[in-house]
Amino acid sequence: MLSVSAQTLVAATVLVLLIACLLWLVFAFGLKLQPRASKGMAAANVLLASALLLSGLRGGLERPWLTVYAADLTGTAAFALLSLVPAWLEEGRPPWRWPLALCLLALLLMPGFVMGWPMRWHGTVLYCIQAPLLGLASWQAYRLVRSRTRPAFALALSFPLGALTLLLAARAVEPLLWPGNTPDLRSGSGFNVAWLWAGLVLGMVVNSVVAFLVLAQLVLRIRKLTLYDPLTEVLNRRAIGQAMEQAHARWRRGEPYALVLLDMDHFKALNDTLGHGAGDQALKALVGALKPCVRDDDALGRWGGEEFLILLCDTGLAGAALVAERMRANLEAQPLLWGPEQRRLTASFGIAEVLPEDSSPEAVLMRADQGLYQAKRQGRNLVQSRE
Ligand SMILES: Nc1nc2c(ncn2[C@@H]2O[C@H](COP(=O)(O)OP(=O)(O)OP(=O)(O)O)[C@@H](O)[C@H]2O)c(=O)[nH]1
Repeated sequence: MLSVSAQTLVAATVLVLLIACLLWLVFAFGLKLQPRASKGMAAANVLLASALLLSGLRGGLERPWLTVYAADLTGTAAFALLSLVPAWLEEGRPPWRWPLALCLLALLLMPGFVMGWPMRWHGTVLYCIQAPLLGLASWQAYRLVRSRTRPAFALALSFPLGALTLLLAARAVEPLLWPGNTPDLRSGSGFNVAWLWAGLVLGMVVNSVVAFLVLAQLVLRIRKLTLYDPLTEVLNRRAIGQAMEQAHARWRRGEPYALVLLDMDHFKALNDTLGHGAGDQALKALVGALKPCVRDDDALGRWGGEEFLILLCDTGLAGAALVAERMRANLEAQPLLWGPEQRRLTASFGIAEVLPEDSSPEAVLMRADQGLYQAKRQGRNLVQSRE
C-alpha cells in the first residue's frame, strides 16, 4: 500500500486537478470563454486525476488491468487532449493524427506489461509515448503565441511545457540508467514520491500555462476590437487619430511626418449597382493595394466610410507624393472581380506635410482634405496637395 506521505500527495494532486477541472467548466459553460479548449482542459484534468488515482490503487487491487493499464491509458489520453488544446484556442483544426496514433500505440503496447513483459521497460515505453504528446502541446502553444506576438514572448510562454516534456523524456531514460529506482507497479510495493511531486507540479504548470494562453487570447481579441476596423482590419479612426497625435509630438522633437488622405471614387455607384457585399470587397481590395506601399513604422487606418488615412513617418511632401502615386497606380492595376462582373477601382488622394505653423495634426489633415477635394474636382484618380 502507499505510504502516508504518498497518499497525501496523491490526494493533494487529485484535488488540485479537480479544482482546475471545475474552473475550466466555469470558463466553458459559465463565461463561454474558448468553450472547446476549456472543455478539453476540463476533460484532460479529469483524465490526469483518474490516472493518478488508478496508479495509487496499485497493489490494493489484485487486477493490474484495472490499475496499471487503465492508468497508462487515461494518462496518455490526457496528454493527447493537451496537445489538441492550443489548436482549439486558435479555433483551427487540431493536429489529431499524431495524438491518435500515439494513443493507439499505448493501447497496443501497454497490455504487454500487465501480461508479464519486464517492468523495467514499462516507464521507458510509456514516457516515450507521453513525452512527444506534451512536446506537441508545447510546440503548438509556441506557434499560437508566435503568430500574434514576438518570438521571445512565445518562447517564454511555451518554455514550461517544453521543460516538462524534457522531464518526461528523462523519465523514459531513467529506468535504463538506474534500473533499481523502478518499483514494480504490478505489486504496488512502492511509489516514487519524486514522481508524485512532479505530477503535482505538472498539473499546476499545465493548467496555469493554458489559462494564461486563454487570457492572452482574450486580451488580444479585446485589443483588436478597440484598435482595428473589423471589416478591413486596419486601424480604426480612434487608433489612427492617436497615431497622429504621437507623430505630432515627435515632430516637436524634430521628426517630420506627412499624411495621405484618400477616398474611393464613385463608391456609391458601385454599392448601388453590385450591392454592399461588393462594396465591402472593394474596401478590402483597396486596403490590399495600399498595404505593400507602407513601411512598418507608418500607420494605415480607416478614417470613415470609404475614406482612408495613412500617416508617413519621417517623410515630407515629396515622399508622400511618391507613396500616394504608387498606391494610386497599384489600386488601378487590380480590378475588382465580383461574379461575372469586373470593375476598375480608383481613388483620389490628398497629401500634406506638417508645417511649423501647425499647432495640431488636425491642421495637417485639413490641408490633406483640401488636396483630396481638389483631386475629386479635377476628375478623380489623382494625387493632389493644396496649392
Ligand atoms: N459597402 C460599404 N459601403 C459603405 C461603407 N461605408 C460607407 N459606405 C458607402 O459609401 C458611399 C459613399 O458615397 P459618396 O460619399 O457619395 O462617395 P462616392 O460615391 O465614392 O463619390 P466620390 O467620392 O465623389 O467619387 C455611401 O453609399 C455609403 O453608404 C462600408 O463599410 N461598406
